[in-house]
This record gives sequence, C-alpha cells and structure tokens, in this order.
Amino acid sequence: MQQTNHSSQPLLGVDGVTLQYATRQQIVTATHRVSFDMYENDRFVLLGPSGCGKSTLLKSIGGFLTPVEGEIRLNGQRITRPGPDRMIVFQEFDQLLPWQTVLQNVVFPMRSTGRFAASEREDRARVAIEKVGLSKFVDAYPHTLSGGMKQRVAIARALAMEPAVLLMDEPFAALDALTRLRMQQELLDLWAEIRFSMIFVTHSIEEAILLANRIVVMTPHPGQVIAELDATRFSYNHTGSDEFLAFYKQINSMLFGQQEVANG
Ligand SMILES: Nc1ncnc2c1ncn2[C@@H]1O[C@H](COP(=O)(O)OP(=O)(O)OP(=O)(O)O)[C@@H](O)[C@H]1O
Repeated sequence: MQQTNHSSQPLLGVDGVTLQYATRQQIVTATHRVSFDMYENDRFVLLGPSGCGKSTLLKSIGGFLTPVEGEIRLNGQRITRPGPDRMIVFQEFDQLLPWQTVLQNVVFPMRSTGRFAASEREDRARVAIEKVGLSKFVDAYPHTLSGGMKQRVAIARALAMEPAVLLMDEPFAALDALTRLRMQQELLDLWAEIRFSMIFVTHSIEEAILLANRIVVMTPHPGQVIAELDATRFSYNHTGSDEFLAFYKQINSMLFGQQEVANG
C-alpha cells in the first residue's frame, strides 16, 4: 500500500480493527482487521458500499464501540471512550436541539463538556457560525432552516469545539444534488481557511475524490481495506478531466469486482 512520507507520528492510528455487534440471534462482523493511519490536516475519506462498516468504524473512532480485535489510537493514546477531541457530524437533519437557537446549539457542547472558559464560548460560537456563512441566523431556530443550513450549523458546532479530528458520517447524503455540491465546495474552502483533520464517510466515489487527500476503499460486508489511495491531485476543479475520470473508473473497478486492484 502506498504511504505518503511523514516524519510525524499519525494523528489517528487504526490498527487491525475488527468490529462486531452481538444481536440476540448472531454476531455480526462489521469490519475485519481494518488498518490505516491518518495525519494532521488529512481529509481522509472512508469509501465503501452500503453495509461495509463505515459508520461502525466512525462510531468506534468516536469511542462508542470497542474493537474485538486491534486498537485505535489518537495521538498515540488508545481510544476507550467518547471525548470532546472527536466530534461527529451525522447525515440526519434533526441532530440539532429544536428548542435552541443556532447560537445556543453551537454553544451547547462547549458548555456541557466544560470546553473553553465560559466567557469565551459565545464568541467562539459566533466565529464558527460566521465561518459557515450563517451569521444572519444566529437567533433562528432549526425548524426555520433548510437542510443545508442545518448541516452547516452541525459543522460549526463540531468545529467550534476544536476537535483533534472531525468525524463526518455522510453529512451531505440527504441533501439535493446542487446543495450537496455547494456544501462539498464550502467544506473544502473551510478546510483551506482554517485547516482541520477530518474523516469523511461516503459511498459516493465522486464525493470521495472531490473531498479527500487520501481515500480508503473498503470491500462489502464485512468491511476490509482494499486499497489506500492518494487523491491529493484532485479538487472540485478537476471533475471533468480525463485524469479524474480514469481515477473514478479505477475505484469503481475496485468496488465492483473487476479485479483491477491498484494503489495510487
Ligand atoms: N446496532 C447494530 N446491531 C447489529 N448490527 C448492526 C448494527 N449497526 C450496524 N449493524 C450491521 O453492521 C454492518 C455495518 O453497518 P454500518 O452501518 O457500519 O455500514 P455502513 O458502511 O456505514 O453502511 P451505510 O453506508 O448504509 O450507512 C451491517 O451489516 C449492519 O447491518
């Protein structure tokens, strides 16, 4: 597998991680011995078909599920529980508290985890809201916002915590195609402006190529790593290029069994 040369230690090390659910009838293996390293400021995408264990992996990085085999380390420390250093943004639009304003929603995790001085929280929340372009809506309630705006609030809320890693579980999947494209572009712009480390889960090849500097491609259930690919050379400006199309086809073949497995 190709690895970029890094002198620093990985921000996040996923090492031989098998994840299972025990239901009353059976044990479901969601991922099998998954390994990868991510580094500071990576835009790291987990790409795979529905049911390959992407969300389960994110849950485990979030500290909500303990591996039955292998381990996950953040800055060298084994992850054993949830923490404010790992914030998750979900697909669902109802992840905001409906009885709180945009500002209150963004302040909420800072207050409930005791992050930052109490006197700073509101200012930090306002800065994060401004970064996602919603300054005019600080006092609005979630039900008055569009799906895209709600997702922007969820992103602002997570980033305001200044997590070591932002975990994004198909955050744009429920949006219409045009809004989704705009959100992808905004996320890249935001990353270019403030830099943060994120793991982004998707089953869209195009979204993966657009957003990632590195892509881990996974097999169907139970998820295993097929390849780890370098996607640094692509951005939303290259979607029409021959190189983009060739890369798309390469990944498509990996996912859909044309035996054309290669590392980029
Ligand atoms: N709470 C649970 N109990 C039992 N099995 C589960 C549970 N959650 C997920 N699974 C199973 O684990 C496997 C991985 O599910 P997971 O949601 O992580 O996949 P995914 O790649 O994120 O899929 P999708 O893209 O559809 O969200 C699936 O077979 C799923 O049925």
